[in-house]
Amino acid sequence: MTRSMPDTDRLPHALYRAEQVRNLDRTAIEDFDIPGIELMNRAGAVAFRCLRDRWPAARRLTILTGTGNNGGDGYVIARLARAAGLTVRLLQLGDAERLRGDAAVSCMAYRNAGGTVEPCSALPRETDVYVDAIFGRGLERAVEAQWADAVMALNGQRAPILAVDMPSGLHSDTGRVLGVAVKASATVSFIGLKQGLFIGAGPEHRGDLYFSALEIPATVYSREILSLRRVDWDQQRASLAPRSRVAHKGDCGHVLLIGGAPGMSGALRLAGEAALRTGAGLVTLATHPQHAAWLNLTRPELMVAAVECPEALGPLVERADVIAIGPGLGRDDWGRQLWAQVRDLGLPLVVDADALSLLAEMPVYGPDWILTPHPGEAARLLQVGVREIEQDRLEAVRVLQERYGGTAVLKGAGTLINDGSQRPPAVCSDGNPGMATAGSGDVLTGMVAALRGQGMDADAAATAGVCLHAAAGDFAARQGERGLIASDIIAALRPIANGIEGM
Ligand SMILES: NC(=O)C1=CN([C@@H]2O[C@H](COP(=O)(O)OP(=O)(O)OC[C@H]3O[C@@H](n4cnc5c(N)ncnc54)[C@H](OP(=O)(O)O)[C@@H]3O)[C@@H](O)[C@H]2O)[C@@H](O)CC1
Ligand SMILES: Nc1ncnc2c1ncn2[C@@H]1O[C@H](COP(=O)(O)OP(=O)(O)O)[C@@H](O)[C@H]1O
Ligand SMILES: [K+]
Repeated sequence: MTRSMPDTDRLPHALYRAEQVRNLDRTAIEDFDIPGIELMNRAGAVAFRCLRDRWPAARRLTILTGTGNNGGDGYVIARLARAAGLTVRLLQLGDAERLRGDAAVSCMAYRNAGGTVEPCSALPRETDVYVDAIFGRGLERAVEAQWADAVMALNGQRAPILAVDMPSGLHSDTGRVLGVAVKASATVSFIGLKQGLFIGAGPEHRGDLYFSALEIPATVYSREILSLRRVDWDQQRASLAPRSRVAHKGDCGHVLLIGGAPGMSGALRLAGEAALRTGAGLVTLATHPQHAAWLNLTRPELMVAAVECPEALGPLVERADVIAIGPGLGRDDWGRQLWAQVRDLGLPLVVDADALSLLAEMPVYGPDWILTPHPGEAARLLQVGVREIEQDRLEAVRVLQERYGGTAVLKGAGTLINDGSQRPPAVCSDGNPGMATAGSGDVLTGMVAALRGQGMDADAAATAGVCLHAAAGDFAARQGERGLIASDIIAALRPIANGIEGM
């Protein structure tokens, strides 16, 4: 979940690595004459206002500080909280003597105002909110010893945790947990959003996310190339052009979906309906003869063709603007032959599910296709374990694209899209674990194919499709994540795609 608060900025779409954020604040300090201590005071003030907005009844704070500038932010928060009449316990991890520069100045200001500093032995229970100011973007090595104990103790508390800049223990660049990491209720991040908040374990640890640029001038940002783009439906909805008043179904794309081996027709049926609900003019399902007639009855708007052998695809392919292959395809002879037939046609192609596994068996490079693997399929495509994929998803989607060409979409929490161009890859910040349900990926396949069929290029169709899918999933999850099924995502597509979800 991402939210904004009165005193924070809208979440930017630009994401950065820690080193790049360091460059941003160095530029602000050196070239724009904003003193570092001023930035730290602004950071502490924004964090404190966030805390007050979010937990207005909180009277007792426990603030854990480290020995770097993240700790310095903690001291600013502590001083402001005391001035506002709150009860503050400040627990210092590591030797306070090691505080340097702006952090030392902030510590001194807090002490001079009457604040006391305690070593962090045990966490006081009489606390309404814990503030995690242990490590920010400066964390590079594993969290151990008293620092690890403190993080685990924090995670064991009932009261909410506000993380300052980053949840301590989370790596800013990879979203990897370096030993242990704070599970925050909310994180308030400064200057530049760190990409690790959106990839790896970031979504699990950050809680609700707030952001402030600390009033740094916009020109500072123009000097730094972002490393990753955050995409969401709010931003992507403009990419769906309104229909021409004189449109006919032939203008809206004819999608051919291939799959549905015996026992697996549901996957194709879901993809087909999702394609219709994403605005495809015509959708044909090419499926196994065993259930073709039955499938036709379940959704009369879908055309269904019984395909016994690859040759039967010929006339269907001729009429199609885009093909998606894979949902329920299976990996026996029937599926294999259909895949071999379609692979090299040169038509816009979306490759999913079993077709990806068949591709992994005999890898080829395709210039214009869209591949939509989940981490298991990505592992097969790259001949590594799922763990390796999940450890560095950003690298995995880069290698997938490099090896297989086209546009690679790595699904999962924080779906990643890489089209191999100069533009940075994209990460979708919407979606929820309710979407981890059978058929949810089949829905995405139908959607992406429908958008491609309506004239979007591969990267645009993949990006808009992923974001619309996630937004529809979030809409469906308003009735609860548990028990959400793929058809619920389909049901949400029409109101979301047309911007009438409030009705
Ligand atoms: N102008 C600015 O710069 C602004 C910065 N701002 C804030 O500063 C934050 C960045 O500050 P930072 O660069 O000082 O790094 P930080 O996250 O505090 O961590 C470094 C400290 O942690 C320690 N440490 C590291 N790993 C450790 C481990 N495993 N176990 C134990 N200790 C470990 C490390 O110790 P050392 O490696 O020296 O032994 C060092 O003391 C940023 O996230 C934002 O909150 C804002 O105020 C806005 C203006
Ligand atoms: N925790 C999550 N957060 C956001 N999206 C998720 C999450 N879990 C799954 N999804 C999305 O749900 C879909 C699941 O796809 P997939 O695993 O292929 O399902 P299936 O094979 O059953 O159709 C993907 O689009 C994925 O990004
Ligand atoms: K922190």
